Amino acid sequence: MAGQQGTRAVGWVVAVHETTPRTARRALVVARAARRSRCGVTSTRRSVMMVQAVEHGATTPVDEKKEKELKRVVCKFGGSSLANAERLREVTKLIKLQMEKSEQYPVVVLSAMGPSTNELLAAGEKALLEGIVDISTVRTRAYEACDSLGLNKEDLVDPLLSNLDQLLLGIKFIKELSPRTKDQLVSYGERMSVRIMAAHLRINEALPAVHFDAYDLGFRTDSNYTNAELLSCTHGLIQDAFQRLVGENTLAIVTGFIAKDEKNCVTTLGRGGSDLTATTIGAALGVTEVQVWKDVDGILSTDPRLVKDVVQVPLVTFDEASEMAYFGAKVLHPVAMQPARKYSIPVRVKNSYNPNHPGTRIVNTRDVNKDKPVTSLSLKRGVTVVDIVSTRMLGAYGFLAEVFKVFAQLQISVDMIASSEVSISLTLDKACGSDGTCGTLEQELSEVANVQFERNKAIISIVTNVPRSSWVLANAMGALEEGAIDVEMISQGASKYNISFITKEKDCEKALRLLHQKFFEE
Ligand SMILES: Nc1ncnc2c1ncn2[C@@H]1O[C@H](COP(=O)(O)OP(=O)(O)O)[C@@H](O)[C@H]1O
Ligand SMILES: N[C@@H](CC(=O)OP(=O)(O)O)C(=O)O
Repeated sequence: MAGQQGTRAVGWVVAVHETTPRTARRALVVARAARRSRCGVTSTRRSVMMVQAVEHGATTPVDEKKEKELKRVVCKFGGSSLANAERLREVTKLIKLQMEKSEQYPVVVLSAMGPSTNELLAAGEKALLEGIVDISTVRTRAYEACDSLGLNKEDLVDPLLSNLDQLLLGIKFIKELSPRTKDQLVSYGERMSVRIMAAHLRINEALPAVHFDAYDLGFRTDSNYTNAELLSCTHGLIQDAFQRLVGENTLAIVTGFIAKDEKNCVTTLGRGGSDLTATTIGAALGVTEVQVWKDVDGILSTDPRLVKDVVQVPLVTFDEASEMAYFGAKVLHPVAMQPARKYSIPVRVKNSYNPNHPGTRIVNTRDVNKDKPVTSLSLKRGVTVVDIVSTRMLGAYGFLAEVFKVFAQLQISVDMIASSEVSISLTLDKACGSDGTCGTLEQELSEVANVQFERNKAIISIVTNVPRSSWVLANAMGALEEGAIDVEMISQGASKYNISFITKEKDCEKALRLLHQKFFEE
């Protein structure tokens, strides 16, 4: 009965000790599920209760066990795959199919249901700005799912919803919605979806499913709320937690996106961060594959909401996928590929609405000469270009160093850079001004340079086979020239996978369509 207070699971034995009657009841449910999955309940008592679920007969032979471990996969389902009860049933089928294939339980990572994260953030703003506490959309979605699946919503989601109400009341009266509060607020989305899904799998499917909040499985981050970074200790903590709390006989349903910092406050890994939760678990457990289930047939040549005739990309490398995500493709979290690349864990992006499609495989290397020179196009809006020209004489010593010292001190990250000896143009991905950051930046940079900010720009990135860059550049420039699009900056970057352009934001969609036509439709 892992994941609940006062419980622990070790290998084949599930033990619940010094527990409340309520936890004991929950333990019994798991123990019964364990019995159905070839385990036996050996003893129960009422208030201080011990449940042991011990496998009948001999232990699993080592080789067979190793083989099983090798087949374990992580399945991550995003919000679009979890919109309602009907989708949860579909996801159930996919989990069961995976269990049949690999003959063991996958680790399931879930995002919040549908647009719950956006709704929670909107509820926070409403409490702050209008003094209205309203979580009706989130509550309705959770209730409808519970009702449709025949689950007890009073036990399952009401405690969380009532905490959520309290939190929004706090925001209303204190008139504060800090990044830390936002993280606490959005965490309810993932925390509810895992509880509903695990209960459904337990009660309706007789599977030994247990929900876990990722911070109880070792997810630790820094305190950079809303975009926190995982601490290096997380890897070992996850291994230890899975061994202690999950083992082989539990179907773990884990929250994506959320973690805790060293102050024990909830943090989040940035929007779309459940992908990173999945690859981090995959890397820590050394699984055979991390499956990321979405509502599209894998990675596409560009954002299908912007271009009609997109094509599916069957195979990309971790580097290519990272570049795409970093430069705006919403399909994957920008950091999600790092753990998978480091530990060579293949990732597959699949469509929960079309599960027979093979999806996109993401691997360490591929033969770039075999495929088209351009893999995909991505678009990042709201970009500010900073032109910095040295006020010192030509060749002035340390100009670049002084400029980047300012960025480092203000903790502002930079995407694209083009430089000469006395001038630098670079891009910031936040339209600055609202938080005063540009004011400070301008002030600091003015000490060494003349500075100009140009807002409302966009970056279009071509993820490409850079040895073919001359061909790609010539064709890209030709297409943009024909469409009368001004290119304001170009960078082929240190990365071997990316050529990026700056255009005016108002031109960017047209530019994207022209490039897509050139590289994918002709
Ligand atoms: N290059 C791309 N390839 C595939 N999908 C993309 C791409 N660019 C943007 N998208 C969008 O990303 C969506 C999937 O990502 P996301 O909404 O985060 O899924 P989920 O919530 O299921 O994790 C797709 O529905 C698609 O509209
Ligand atoms: N629910 C979070 C985390 C996440 O990863 O979501 P999704 O998998 O639906 O992109 C978000 O909306 O950002």
